[in-house]
Amino acid sequence: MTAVEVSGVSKTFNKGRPDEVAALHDIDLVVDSGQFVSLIGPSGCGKSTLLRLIADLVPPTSGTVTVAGKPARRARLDQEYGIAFQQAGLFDWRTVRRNVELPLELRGQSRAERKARAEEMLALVGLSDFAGHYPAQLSGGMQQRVAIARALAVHPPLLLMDEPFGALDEMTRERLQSELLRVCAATGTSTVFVTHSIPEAVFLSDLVVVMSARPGRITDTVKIDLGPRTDATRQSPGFFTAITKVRKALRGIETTVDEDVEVDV
Ligand SMILES: Nc1ncnc2c1ncn2[C@@H]1O[C@H](COP(=O)(O)OP(=O)(O)OP(=O)(O)O)[C@@H](O)[C@H]1O
Repeated sequence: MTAVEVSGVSKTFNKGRPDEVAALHDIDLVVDSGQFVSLIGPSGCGKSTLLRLIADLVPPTSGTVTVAGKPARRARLDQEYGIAFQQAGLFDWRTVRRNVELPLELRGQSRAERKARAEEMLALVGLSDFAGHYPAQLSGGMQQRVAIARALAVHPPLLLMDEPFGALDEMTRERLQSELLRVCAATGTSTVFVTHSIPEAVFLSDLVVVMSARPGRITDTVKIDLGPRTDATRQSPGFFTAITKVRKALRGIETTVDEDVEVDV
């Protein structure tokens, strides 16, 4: 089954106005069920816009987006996906557990169901002991784990993530990457993940989608075949070969644009 299908999608902001921006041009992307797909490319190439189109937070100018076989709008209304951004976006006045319960409240689930599900999700991200804490009492990495638990609380078939680990230190980031893969495998969730980091994209993904500068186009897709990820994966020759492959794909873009390619390596 296909988790996401983007067909012939272009996006122009402020069309016909002096501040018109052609953000995306003729994007085709298929994410299979259970697949982990990263979007990587220079700053401003439209990665976040593509994610927001899939989430139906902005409409395409042309083309179609389907999620779980449904038009993006229907999928949004049916809560077919969870979403997590760079800022964890937790509500300060709600405890950790009640933050995770929020999407369940919106679904009208009973108090007991919500509590049980929230506790299950917090156990999955290793935060059972912090259910009664408030976000301000947690580290940045812990807050991001709460955001992931919240995004997965309705057991969505799809997780959309926009640089969720961008603000974290390297060690925390690597730990959360492993945790995310474990959680996605345990729940069978498909993921579309925006990042600026080539090693992060390679470690996490089955497929790395390389985009060009504005208007964003998909210029390459790099299949990553590293098997189940462990800490040893990060030291393996295959990991470095894949990193080089993605870097070369991005370099292909560098020669055709005059903007800086802001990609961490
Ligand atoms: N709501 C909006 N209105 C007008 N222009 C927008 C809007 N959202 C994005 N853009 C423009 O679309 C282009 C793509 O932006 P987007 O945020 O998708 O890029 P990105 O690849 O995610 O960038 P970064 O890597 O820097 O986060 C940019 O030129 C941006 O200015």
